[in-house]
Amino acid sequence: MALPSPQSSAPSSAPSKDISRRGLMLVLSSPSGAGKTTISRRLLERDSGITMSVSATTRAMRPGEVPGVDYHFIDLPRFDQMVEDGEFLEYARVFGNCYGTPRGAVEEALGAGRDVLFDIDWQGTQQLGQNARDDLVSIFVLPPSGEELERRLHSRAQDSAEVIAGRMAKASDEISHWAEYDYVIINRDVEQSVAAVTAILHAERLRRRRQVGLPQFVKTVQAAL
Ligand SMILES: Nc1ncnc2c1ncn2[C@@H]1O[C@H](COP(=O)(O)OP(=O)(O)OP(=O)(O)O)[C@@H](O)[C@H]1O
Ligand SMILES: Nc1nc2c(ncn2[C@@H]2O[C@H](COP(=O)(O)O)[C@@H](O)[C@H]2O)c(=O)[nH]1
Repeated sequence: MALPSPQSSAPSSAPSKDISRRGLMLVLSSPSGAGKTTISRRLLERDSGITMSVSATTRAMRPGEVPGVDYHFIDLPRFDQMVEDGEFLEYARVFGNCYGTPRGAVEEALGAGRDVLFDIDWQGTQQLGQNARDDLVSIFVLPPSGEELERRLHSRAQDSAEVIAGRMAKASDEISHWAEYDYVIINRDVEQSVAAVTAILHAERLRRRRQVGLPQFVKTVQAAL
């Protein structure tokens, strides 16, 4: 995937507001119900430098979900057309439905030097890694236990008992990919998990290769010495 060149950006953890930086792709994956959505919402509230990637899906809308905010809800023929037209950065079949990341919004954000947050499964993470490994930072979110995972799925009260049973049956498969991720957190306490994700984000923003404006900045500093 050819990602666009970065513009100047000023995330809070950058050493200078004048140093341009490549936007990064921060991925959260987990078994269903471990807490990705909850962590993502709090991170987005607190960090204005990161934007959520809104996926397209063929699954039915849950109570309280907002089209265009939580997902772009589309039918299967439309999904297939988007696949054919190359409109997805990645896509996968998950729990019997199709999910994909529309390319345009992500490329626009990265091109403007903004970071993008993804809530996607291991298949999508692998696809992003194959195409843009240097721009990817991946975090796997584990539940504290299998019992707690099931409790959370029930407590969310948005899926039928049948859907929850299906997701629990796939949880072990999803967890088997944990070691493919850059970071792993155990989501016991939401606030601690958000703090951990924030720390990862801040450190990854400071990676030398992402601060593409550094050579020029260093030259300017040296010229004055
Ligand atoms: N640390 C936590 N302690 C207790 N409950 C939590 C915690 N994190 C999330 N939850 C609750 O667990 C439920 C599932 O969380 P959430 O919807 O964020 O999971 P998810 O990983 O995004 O699931 P999915 O993959 O199905 O979208 C929600 O009711 C949420 O409030
Ligand atoms: N590969 C992708 N996986 C995605 C995408 N959007 C969401 N997901 C994953 O699907 C499951 C189920 O989500 P839910 O909202 O129906 O509970 C979950 O693991 C998500 O991470 C996507 O665009 N690509």
